[in-house]
Amino acid sequence: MNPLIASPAGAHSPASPVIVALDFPNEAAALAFVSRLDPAACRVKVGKELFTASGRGLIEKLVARGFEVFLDLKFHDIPNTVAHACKIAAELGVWLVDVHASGGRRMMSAAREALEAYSQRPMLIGVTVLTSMEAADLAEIGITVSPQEQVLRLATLTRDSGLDGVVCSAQEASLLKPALGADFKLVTPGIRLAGAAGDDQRRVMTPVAALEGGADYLVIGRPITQSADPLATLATINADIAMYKQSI
Ligand SMILES: O=C(O)c1cc(=O)[nH]c(=O)n1[C@@H]1O[C@H](COP(=O)(O)O)[C@@H](O)[C@H]1O
Repeated sequence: MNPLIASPAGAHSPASPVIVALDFPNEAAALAFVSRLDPAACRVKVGKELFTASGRGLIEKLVARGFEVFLDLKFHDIPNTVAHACKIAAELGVWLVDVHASGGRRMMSAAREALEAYSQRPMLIGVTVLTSMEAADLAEIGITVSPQEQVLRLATLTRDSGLDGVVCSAQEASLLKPALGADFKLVTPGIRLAGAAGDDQRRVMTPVAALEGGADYLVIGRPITQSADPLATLATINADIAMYKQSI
């Protein structure tokens, strides 16, 4: 592929902000699930479990099927290594790629600069504080400020390093949106339907509450993939979102 045209050719750009997390143990399970999904109804995310099992071949298949793909490998390494990894993500034609904001300004800037050469580069975002963490978890690793304060600090650094947005919990969206600007994208996992179990997530919110707070994209895994009827659950979430958007 021409590295200057890292284009997700033919990708649909769904109106829905939902990104379905394909946390499956192998490519066959992921493709069986995805074959029922309409690329116009959602985006998809490939994370560490599925990527470790399937490698880049699956990403190429998803892009070829018209999906906008979030490659969620949360790069966190020295600037040179992360920059080169981001280039390869761009050449795969993914829509979104992430790095850990705690890798620091020089790492994030190197990643951003590495994508400059691509006419249709992926969006590049920084992971702030994982949605599975709460204040006590941060304290154990020496961070004594609140999750909100740490997220704001890392998100500000991410914006100042030239990235397009952050991964944060929807609980921080209403803090970040006015502070960092409307164009700075907020990608929010830890989404749970009303009354549902949080699993290993700690900072959770419902889909509509997340959008009300200012989230741009909602990463949703188990509430859809482990539902008795995943397509119906996705359709219900999309309908609730459409109703909310009409009301504003
Ligand atoms: O980067 C992510 O996507 C991510 C960041 C974060 O802080 N929390 C988080 O849950 N995620 C991912 O979002 C997805 C959430 O999945 P569910 O908890 O099943 O909805 C998983 O694939 C996580 O790897």
